[in-house]
Amino acid sequence: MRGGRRKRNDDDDENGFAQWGGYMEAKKAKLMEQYREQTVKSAEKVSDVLKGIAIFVNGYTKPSSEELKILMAEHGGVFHTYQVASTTHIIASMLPNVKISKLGNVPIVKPGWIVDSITLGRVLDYSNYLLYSNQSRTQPKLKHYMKSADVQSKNITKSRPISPDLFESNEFDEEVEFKLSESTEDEMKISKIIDSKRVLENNGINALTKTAYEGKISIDESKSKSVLENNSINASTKTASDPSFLAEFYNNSRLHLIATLGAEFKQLVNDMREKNTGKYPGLEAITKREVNNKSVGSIVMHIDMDCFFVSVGLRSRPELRGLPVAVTHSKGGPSRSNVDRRREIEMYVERLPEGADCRLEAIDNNSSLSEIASCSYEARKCGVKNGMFMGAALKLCPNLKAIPYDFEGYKQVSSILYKTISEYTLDIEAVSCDEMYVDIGNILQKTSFTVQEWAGHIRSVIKARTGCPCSTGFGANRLQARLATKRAKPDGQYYLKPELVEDYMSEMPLSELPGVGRATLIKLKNLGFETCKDIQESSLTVLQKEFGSKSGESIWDQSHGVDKKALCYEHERKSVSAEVNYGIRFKNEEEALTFLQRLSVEVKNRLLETGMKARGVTLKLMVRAENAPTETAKYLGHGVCDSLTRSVMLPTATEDSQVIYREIKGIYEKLKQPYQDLRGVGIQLTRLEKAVVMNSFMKSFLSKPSTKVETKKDVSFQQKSIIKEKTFKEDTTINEENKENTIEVKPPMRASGRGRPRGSKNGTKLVRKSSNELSNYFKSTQKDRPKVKQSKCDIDLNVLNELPEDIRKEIIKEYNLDKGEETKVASTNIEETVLNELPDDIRKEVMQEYKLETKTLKAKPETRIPEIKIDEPKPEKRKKDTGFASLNYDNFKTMLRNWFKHESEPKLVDVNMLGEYLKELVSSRKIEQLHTILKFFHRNISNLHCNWHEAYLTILKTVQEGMIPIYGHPLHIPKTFECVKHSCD
Ligand SMILES: Nc1ccn([C@H]2C[C@H](O)[C@@H](COP(=O)(O)OP(=O)(O)OP(=O)(O)O)O2)c(=O)n1
Repeated sequence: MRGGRRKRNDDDDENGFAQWGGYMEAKKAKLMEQYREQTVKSAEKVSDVLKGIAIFVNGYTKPSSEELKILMAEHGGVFHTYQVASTTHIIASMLPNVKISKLGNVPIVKPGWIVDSITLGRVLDYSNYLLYSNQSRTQPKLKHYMKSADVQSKNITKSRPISPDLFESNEFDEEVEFKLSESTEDEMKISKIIDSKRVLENNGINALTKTAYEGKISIDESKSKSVLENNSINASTKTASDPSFLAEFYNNSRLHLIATLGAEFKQLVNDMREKNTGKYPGLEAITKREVNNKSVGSIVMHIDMDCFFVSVGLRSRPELRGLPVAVTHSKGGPSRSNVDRRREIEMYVERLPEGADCRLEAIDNNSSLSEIASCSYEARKCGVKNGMFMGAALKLCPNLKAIPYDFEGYKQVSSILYKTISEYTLDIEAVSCDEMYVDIGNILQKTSFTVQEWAGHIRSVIKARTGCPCSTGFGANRLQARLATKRAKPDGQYYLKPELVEDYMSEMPLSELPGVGRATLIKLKNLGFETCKDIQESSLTVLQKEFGSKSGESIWDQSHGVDKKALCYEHERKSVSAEVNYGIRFKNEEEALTFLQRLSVEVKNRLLETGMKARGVTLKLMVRAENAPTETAKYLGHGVCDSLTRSVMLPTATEDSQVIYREIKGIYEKLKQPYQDLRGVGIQLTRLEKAVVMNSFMKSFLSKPSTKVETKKDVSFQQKSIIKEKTFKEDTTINEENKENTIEVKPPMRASGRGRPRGSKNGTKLVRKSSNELSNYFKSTQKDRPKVKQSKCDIDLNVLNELPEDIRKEIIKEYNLDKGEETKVASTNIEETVLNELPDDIRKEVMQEYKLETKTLKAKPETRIPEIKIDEPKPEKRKKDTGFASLNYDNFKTMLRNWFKHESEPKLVDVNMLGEYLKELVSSRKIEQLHTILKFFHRNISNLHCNWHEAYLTILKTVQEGMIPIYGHPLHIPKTFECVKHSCD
């Protein structure tokens, strides 16, 4: 059966199956028929042969996708309508190479594998059914993949065993990874384990209890495909000088993921609170009709998922429940021969503060330095802890099972967790992707639930929806609630009642107090304080004497269970950063500077997402410590380093990557560190200020009257796209420029932000615009229409008045305006009705600014809104009107060309806007248009800066996200660029 094609059997002629294509074929056909019958009619389970297998069918197959779906259902497998993270195999009969490269790291297998496995009653080795003979078990191989590495992040505050900086990275044992990536022999060994395990499993024998010893660990073989994939990911030798390094680093970094998720959920809570309608469906469902009106006061719930990464991983591995399990990258193995691990460890220990725990004790030359992100409570019973190295953990718990990361799963479960809680209340302080504080006072009052009843309810809802357990702690404040969760874990609940607080706290080790950091803890220890009881029995004065007034009081309060800080629902972003402490190896100064430039773009993009600008710019460098080995114990890790941090404060806040880079370069040059010794680089932006206007080119363009479509004359977009596609090729830039230049462009008078007068058509007159946007507009306007002489009256003087001094002067000179004209207009050109509609505070501000007198204002007219009752059918979720739909084809091209021409780099807001619009084209199945636009885009940016290429790829990604669910395959479109300096792809 090699290759999935069976030779015709001579017996077939005799047995009458020849006309069916042979015995096996006949059997398959019969099976198909049988399963169709069974499933469609009775939907009965036939066997569990396909348990653990989840397929996505790509394109035309035989048996068809529908038939495979039935087979999967009947035989314990899972059928995915489109490819998801948990898809284990892609089933296809033919796929062009371009498609394969887009399918990720999932094996592409012929449908015969499913049918034959069912026929023989066991899962066959899929490598014999791979669609392409050069596929290995880990196919399709991604060109480059790297290991996930840790990124320091402020968001990660959970206490872990003290982790030496040099081993902070979630690194791997290079030799093992290299063997795996280079040697198919090793792959085959593992594939054999998988198969033998599957056979055992199918025979009802659990093969998962293999022990780990001598640096080797048992892997979860049922998912060892993923382990292999992780290894091939890790096998990358890519360093920071590679142009695609950053993107891959962040795509694979677990700490980056949790930091990003944490920030996203904090923002989500902000957004939900802003849009709050006062409706809480979950709460309504459990609200008692006769509400007890007695206020319950504020009770804080702390909710935290149990061993989060493990629990998510166990959803698809129920057979591992109850066993010691750890989420980690590595499989363990000996260290590389050319490294001096011992020296590194010694140096690290020398640098530890006195009294600090060291997690390197159990590490020797042969044990894994891969960090455990999360371990199950069964593993914890053996002494294994989160953050431990795998090598050390295996010594404590030889049965420890390693399972791979599942980033998509974490995102999914976190979202459900937050969504669930928000169905009851929005009094939420988001902490991280798996943890939050909630004030449940209102819930208890409305439902008359006791704390325990509520805890039972919410925990069971979360478990049912996520498949993962969580624990909840309750108390009068955040500290008590958090410490109560400690007792509740795992999978439990605990209410720390006020009368129990002092006793409960007395047993608490000081290390459990969230406000007590590493240095304070060591100092407390040296003073003889171990538990909160020791503090309770001491005095506030002693503490204040040792730690200062504020910190002393804080330790004192915490030891008594006091936390004066109220829950914080509105999250305010204080800083944005991008840091890399893996793969930093530069061959020359230029490479180092190029990397700093890329990191500046990265951090700027993150800043844009927050809608903020920054004044503080900080460069952080990790530099190899004197005498530290050049070759680090962990491949491309940072090793023992000294950290250097320098900041500058800008006179005005910025969101410009070039400004950021200029400052960073300045600091870097001042620090004078040899590029060869750099091991980590980070940029942090602080002193954030709200960016007043989302400076969108697209929005400005769309608001211009001249971009409106003249529908009558217009050939439809679709027709045009076909005709024009040919013309594009012949178009010269000059022709297009000329055409553009004749377009009438009016000031982009869009209202934005809080100043927008409600219900006003012409409210823009009162709105402050960013000088940047306006100056861009004016500059582009002048350039765009040399043929149309601008007259004085064409200029909106209110806009003019808001421009920065220098630009205003330039325009006044250029258009011969009278001096003082602008200020004159400012106070007369405001529509009173518009002004009257403004909220009081803004109206006052505007009046002050334009020096208006109160008497010029009319009282707000009393408007009676007539009651109209229309029984409208509820519209389906309305699509956001981006305004693009109103553009004809030529205008669309003009808009894009102007964008490429007038923006030095694409703004995220525009990239997202365009991406979403093109995704909508997919939903409306306007593939022709979509294709034409993307090709036009691609062609026109080929000579532009790499940022544009990245923008294109981002847009393309959004489009493909829309393609897969609808068409089952991605759109075939060019996606490479050739540039001298950069290679984005
Ligand atoms: N330095 C860190 C901190 C956290 N995490 C990930 C793994 C954890 O599963 C998840 C949540 O962190 P917790 O500290 O809450 O740890 P667990 O949920 O694993 O355990 P517990 O049940 O003790 O909360 O975040 C990580 O990878 N690295």
